[in-house]
Amino acid sequence: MPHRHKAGIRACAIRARKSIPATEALAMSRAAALRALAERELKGARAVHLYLPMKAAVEMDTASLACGLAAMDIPLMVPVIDCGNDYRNEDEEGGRLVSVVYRPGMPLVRSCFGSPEPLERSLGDEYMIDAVVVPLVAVDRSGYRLGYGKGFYDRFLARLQHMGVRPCRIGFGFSMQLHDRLPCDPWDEPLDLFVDENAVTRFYPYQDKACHE
Ligand SMILES: Nc1nc2c(c(=O)[nH]1)N(C=O)[C@@H](CNc1ccc(C(=O)N[C@@H](CCC(=O)O)C(=O)O)cc1)CN2
Ligand SMILES: Nc1ncnc2c1ncn2[C@@H]1O[C@H](COP(=O)(O)OP(=O)(O)OP(=O)(O)O)[C@@H](O)[C@H]1O
Repeated sequence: MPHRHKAGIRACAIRARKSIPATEALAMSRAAALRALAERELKGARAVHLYLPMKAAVEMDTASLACGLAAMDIPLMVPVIDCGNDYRNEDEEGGRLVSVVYRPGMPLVRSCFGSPEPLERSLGDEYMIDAVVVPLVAVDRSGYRLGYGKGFYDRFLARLQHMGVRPCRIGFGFSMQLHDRLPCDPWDEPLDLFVDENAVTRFYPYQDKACHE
């Protein structure tokens, strides 16, 4: 069971994010993309896995970031959640997050969770992923994040690690999403960087993942 305070903090953070007007959110997304594109972990990546935003949820938009990376000829992949049996795994009952090839402008469809996904699903080579741009509801000063509570990214990052793939994990969001401390659980996978409209924050996670109460 996730930490008892996560659900309440998640609900507040989702509500707060939705109060950002769309035009401001777009300007902040562009500013954050410029910051991210200057980071060596992205500029030098063989391939980048990044999310496609749910605009209604006012997630930080990755469109400028994706265009900037594509202009540098960096291959892109985006998450697809398999809601059927295609990629099912006994350990991942709710479906598994996999990486499919993405080019800006590709036709998209809505997943069963409401996130956009490419209509054309061609699996990417996950061994090439040097950076993962992770969506988040909230993040803290040690790099621990709150997502939508389904564990897709925690399991995805752990699965990559198990394959021997350890990309730079980059949270992408609004500065208002950065909290001093969030509750965390033993399965939470910490981020290395958080990029927002104002700054790039580098994290040095706790050695002891016993986490905070
Ligand atoms: N843009 C984006 N893509 C993503 C994720 C994400 O968080 N953001 N995911 C991360 O795992 C995966 C999809 N999983 C998801 C799991 C739950 C919900 C969810 O609970 N959505 C809310 C609606 C959003 C809102 O209004 O805030 C809902 O259905 O109530 C969304 C996506 C992969 N792709
Ligand atoms: N490596 C893992 N193996 C099995 N289950 C996992 C793993 N990582 C996370 N989970 C499960 O996923 C759920 C994650 O809940 P939590 O509240 O921590 O989500 P979150 O960090 O907001 O999710 P997400 O990673 O989707 O953004 C928990 O029920 C947890 O048991």
